[in-house]
Amino acid sequence: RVLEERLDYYSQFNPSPLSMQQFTDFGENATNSDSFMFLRKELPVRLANIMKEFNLLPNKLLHMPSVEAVRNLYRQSFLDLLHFQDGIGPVTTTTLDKFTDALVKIRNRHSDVVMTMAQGVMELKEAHAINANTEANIQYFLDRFYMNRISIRMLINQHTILFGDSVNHQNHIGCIDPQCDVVKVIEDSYSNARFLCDQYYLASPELVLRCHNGKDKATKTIMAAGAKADKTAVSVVYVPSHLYHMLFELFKNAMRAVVEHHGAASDTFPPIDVLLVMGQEDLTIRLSDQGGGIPRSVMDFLFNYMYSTAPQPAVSGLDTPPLAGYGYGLPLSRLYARYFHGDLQVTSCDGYGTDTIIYLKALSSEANELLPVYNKTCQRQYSTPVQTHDWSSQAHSALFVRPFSTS
Ligand SMILES: N#Cc1c[nH]c2ncccc12
Repeated sequence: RVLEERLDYYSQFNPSPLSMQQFTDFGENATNSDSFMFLRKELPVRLANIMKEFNLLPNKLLHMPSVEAVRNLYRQSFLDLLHFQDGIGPVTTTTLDKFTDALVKIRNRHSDVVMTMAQGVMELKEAHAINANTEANIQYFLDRFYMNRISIRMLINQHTILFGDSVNHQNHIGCIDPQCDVVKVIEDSYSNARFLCDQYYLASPELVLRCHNGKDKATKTIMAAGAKADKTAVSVVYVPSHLYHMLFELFKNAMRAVVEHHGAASDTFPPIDVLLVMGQEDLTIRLSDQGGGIPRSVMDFLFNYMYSTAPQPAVSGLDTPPLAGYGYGLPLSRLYARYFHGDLQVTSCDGYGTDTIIYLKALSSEANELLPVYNKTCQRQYSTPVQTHDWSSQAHSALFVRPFSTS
């Protein structure tokens, strides 16, 4: 069939990662036609790479209704883009307008894919017992699938904002702010998470925001409880909506932990302490809470799609704590951080509190897209069984009963 033959053709190409520099240069100098000529090849390449990887998934996941539904969305969008491939004749303004409309249609078609894939994982958990290999393959695939999706939506957003009817923020380049005010995004995400926390718990912890500039080696308290100190401008070339998504998730989790650990009736809570450091290589944002911490035995589950897919109540109302997303908040936030070669890490002291750290590239020249590639290495990943243990110990489990002690 045409689709399979075109999939084989486009999946032979590796996706072309763009640097932040290329995004901004392109945004300032490229024409609608330049963007069209790049995207009409790059978008089918990125779609085909992940569509071929779907075929490597365990059959039992592949044939879950929600996963089938997502695969059909991808097939439809891939076919939509084939109408614009090379050889369709002269590129007129009508062609360009139709292409932009097609991108908007594709973006809307895929708006619920994160939730639908989560439902597919839930369907699988309810239908089958999952072994370690399947779990590892699902974790590997979903990280790559969601990263691929983040990258495609980034390309579509750039094109529709620059050349379509989408609103363009003043001096933004597409969805990139060349002078993203990190303090402002921290304050906005904190206040919105706090609003939800107050709504549900009628209480919320304060924010203490300190800023350390690696150059002048000075640490300034930007905002203690209520007081507004001077704002130390820490800016970076970044996508504000990505940074906001990460911080909003981390603030929600930290607030929930603090309020539940100290009891919503408590009249004071230890503040969430945020340290912002502009280093030579990394721009670091560390959130420190005294929310009771996370035991090591639970840490690995924080980023695990299988274990963070809990059956969600059909309608989110008062009974559903608003701070709990559909469970994919942390793994997706880490993908946003990694997308431009940053990272998101969680360390904790069980019984005391948790530090969550966002690392961004301080230099835009180092902030390049990180993209999954469909190749032999990735294919081997699906066929290689998970590492068998080469250390031995007694089984640890909550049911583990301490041997009868005479002491
Ligand atoms: N993300 C995040 C968290 C930040 N603080 C936390 N405390 C308990 C459980 C998770 C978290």
